[in-house]
Amino acid sequence: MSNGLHRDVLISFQQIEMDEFVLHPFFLSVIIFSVIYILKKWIILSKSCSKRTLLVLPPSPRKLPILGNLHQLRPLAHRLFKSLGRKYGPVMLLHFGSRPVIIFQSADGAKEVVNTHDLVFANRPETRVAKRLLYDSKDISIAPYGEYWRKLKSICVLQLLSNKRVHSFQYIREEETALVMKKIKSCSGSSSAPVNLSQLFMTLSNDIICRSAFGKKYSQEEDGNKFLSLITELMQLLGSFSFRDYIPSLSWMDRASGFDARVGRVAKGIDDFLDHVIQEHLNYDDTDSVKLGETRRETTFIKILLKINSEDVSIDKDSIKAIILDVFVGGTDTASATLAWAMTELLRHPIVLNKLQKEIREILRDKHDVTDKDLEKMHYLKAVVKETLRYHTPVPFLAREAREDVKVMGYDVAAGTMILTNAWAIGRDPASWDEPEKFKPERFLINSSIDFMGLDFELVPFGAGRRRCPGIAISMANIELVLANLLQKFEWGLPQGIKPEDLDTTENPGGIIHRKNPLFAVATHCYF
Ligand code: HEM
Repeated sequence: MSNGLHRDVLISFQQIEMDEFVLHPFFLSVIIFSVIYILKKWIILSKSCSKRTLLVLPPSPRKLPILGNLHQLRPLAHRLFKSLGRKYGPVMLLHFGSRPVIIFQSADGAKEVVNTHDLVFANRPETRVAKRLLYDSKDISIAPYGEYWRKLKSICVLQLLSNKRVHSFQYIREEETALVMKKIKSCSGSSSAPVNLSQLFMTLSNDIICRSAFGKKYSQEEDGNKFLSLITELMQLLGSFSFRDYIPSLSWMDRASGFDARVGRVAKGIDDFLDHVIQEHLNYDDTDSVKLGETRRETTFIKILLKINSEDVSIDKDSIKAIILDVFVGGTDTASATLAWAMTELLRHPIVLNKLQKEIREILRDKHDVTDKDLEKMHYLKAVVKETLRYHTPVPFLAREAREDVKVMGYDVAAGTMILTNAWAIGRDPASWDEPEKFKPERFLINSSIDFMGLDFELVPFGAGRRRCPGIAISMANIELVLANLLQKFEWGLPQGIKPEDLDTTENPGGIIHRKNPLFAVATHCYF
């Protein structure tokens, strides 16, 4: 009873208080404003939701808050994406932290990105690390599409890497290749010690690029060796994950982990070396360089760029250094990786090796030196190089960024989205290739019209469109010359106990796909 009374009293007391509270003009206006605010928010949210549901996005694996799909990424992403493609199809949406990334993995997709919508996808995804290391994006490979990039690309295509220039550097290729053949000869002979071909290819590619860019080799000098190891570190850093780019709220981790300091140290080391090389060029005139016994300096990349700099203020000293870095990053690892993969597959396929050797020896007969004219006639050699680039695409991804909203293959792509075209997976797509998992150079003899120049989208190891690689001619000249010499001058075998089918082909993760372990082979007979 008393409980019931208490309850009645309590209710009537609350009723009185509520009436007063509601009727108070201040509280009344707070409630009205709150309701209006919540309604406004709800309308905006429902509008953006309905807009989002109207967008057609590519299939996507489930993502986590903050991380997106980062937790699903593994080393050798080209292989991971290919296998994810079996579930999600040839166009896939992932999120690297807060950054949307669309992956294209078919020849049709590649055509859309690098041909149909080439202008929309003419930017590269910018990362803070690349911006810092490449002189605030003053190089060719990451500079945003526009007037400055167009100027740089035309310098590269018309002055540094034109067919004429590639031809004029023939003496460098020949001299350096001859040195490598002598080194191998000294290892063959009676001992038949295995040769570390990976190491030889790396030194050779560096020396060729060093002589073309600077006029002399730096591989034997302390400064030069330091520079080359800084270039290796720069390449690692360009392919590294930084919080600042993908999870900006955790960017302090880049500082705390020492990552930022490492980037700063590499940038400074490279800058000091390039300053020194440019100063050397400015100090010496051509007569001095002849006196010094150095390579013909009149044709170095630095000299060409310094001349342009004296006529055009927009190409400043930083632009010169950034372009030189592009040449090193683009031109050394790619060539040495391709050579190592080509020799790996030749040693794994002795029938192909013998057939290639026969072609090379029939064309050269008793000649010791291989010329560009000889190489033109070596169709099977060209097929072997093409097959190597298809099967072991050294640069697995073509990285682009959407400059504006666009619809591609029925999907909406928002401005700023990162685009990765998986050139490696396209080269192994059964929709485009017969027995794609087999190394068969003959496929390019039967269908010899397929080429890597950027018009056949099932084979895009050098990319295509405006951002296509400008180094195709120089790369082919180097790779073909070295392979022709190796097979003309030596018989090749594997170190004792290794059968061709057991030869290791494990890949090393990175922006450029190398063999994980160095390739050792034995030059059993030498013919010079
Ligand atoms: C086997 C050798 C090579 C391969 C497989 C290769 C591959 C590539 C690929 C896939 C791209 C991106 C293309 C795109 O997005 O469409 C590229 C761009 C580039 N490459 Fe190469 N490359 C090679 C050799 C070279 C050489 C020797 C140089 C210079 C000496 C070079 C300099 C560049 C530059 C400057 C770019 C940026 C072009 C731009 O953004 O406009 N590359 N390369």
